[in-house]
Formats: sequence, C-alpha cells, structure tokens
Amino acid sequence: MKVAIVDYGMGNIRSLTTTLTYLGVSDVILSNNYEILKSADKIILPGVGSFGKAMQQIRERKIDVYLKDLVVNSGKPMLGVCLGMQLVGNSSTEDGYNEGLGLVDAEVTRLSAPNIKVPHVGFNQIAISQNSRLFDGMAANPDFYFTHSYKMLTQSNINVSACEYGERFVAAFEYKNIAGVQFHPELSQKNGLHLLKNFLEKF
Ligand SMILES: NC(=O)CC[C@H](N)C(=O)O
Repeated sequence: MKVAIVDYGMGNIRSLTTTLTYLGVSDVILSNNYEILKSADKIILPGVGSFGKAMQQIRERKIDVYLKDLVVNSGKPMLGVCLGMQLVGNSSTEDGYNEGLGLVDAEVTRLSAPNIKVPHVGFNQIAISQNSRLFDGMAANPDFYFTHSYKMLTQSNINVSACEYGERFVAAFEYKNIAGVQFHPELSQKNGLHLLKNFLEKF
C-alpha cells in the first residue's frame, strides 16, 4: 500500500511516517506533487501550527486544487490529523478569519469554555459515534492524545465522535472517503495504532 503524506512544510511527519511503517505500510511518501498524490492509495493531511499560515502554504503549492480533485472528484481516501482535520473544514478564526479547504461543512473556533486551560493538552476520552469505521473494534470511550487551542463544530450530518473539554467538540469525523481527527493518533499508543489501521483498511 502507498500512503502519501501531504508536504506543505508544517507537519508532524516523522512520527506519522514511523507509525505507518510500523503498521506495515510498504510505501510512505512525503509530497505535494499532484502525480505522486494521485498515485497513492490513501492521503494523510498532517498539521502542526497555525491555520492561516497553513492555508497560505497550501494555496501557494496549489495543494487545495489537487485535494479537491483527488479527494472530492476522484474519491481518494484522506485523513486529516489535528490541524490537518481543521483545514478540511470551511473556516477558522485562528489568525483572524481564514477560509479552509471546504471539503466538509464545519467551522473552527477557539476553545472557549469558562475555567478551562487552553491549549487542551494530554490524553482525553472520546464518545464513539455509532457505525464508526475509525473506532471500529475499540472499547467504549478510548483515550487519545490532544494538543490544540481550536475546536471544530458542525451542524451537518457527518458522522462525529465527540470529546468533552468544558464543551463538546468534534474529536473525529467521518464523511464518505474523508476522515479527520483532532488528536494525534501517532502519539496515542495502541488506540492510535488501531485507529490508523482502521483508516488504512476501511476507507
Ligand atoms: N497542534 C496544533 O497544531 C493545533 C492546531 C491549531 N493551531 C489549534 O490550536 O487548534
């Protein structure tokens, strides 16, 4: 299997690559080249850093155009990780207002519940949605490692598994061939390995 990790200069690449290789993925490649992304069986959109800067880097490399073609038009499976999940939505208020890739109908705003420490850092539990492919085969309320200050919210009918941190937010979503996780599966031990294996096998 060939997995392409989208290279826009702001990702948690090393740990993701190591984890995918550990899971037996024979070909893990970091790229922003259309033909290479097209040749992959699955795409992962990573992300560590700020939304506005990330979208600027993505647009400068025409990756927004490539992903709309490959993921939306051709149905290639893609997993967005942390900032990568947020980028898949319509917009974020990080760095002022910035439009995202708009691949799912969701918005990103700052964590804002009273009396909570931001950023949200550490392991936290997830309430798994019904019919989830990502969490299939996991015990209820698995925990994963989070480190973020912004949260995704959605009114659409995408399949959402939620986390509670002073407020409920999208911990993971699944929508046709697209999935996103706010946490870092590559830093979430056996639950993270299980989730990544499910993405590789079920999307
Ligand atoms: N770890 C990150 O890069 C977090 C993504 C985003 N900047 C947030 O704070 O939510």
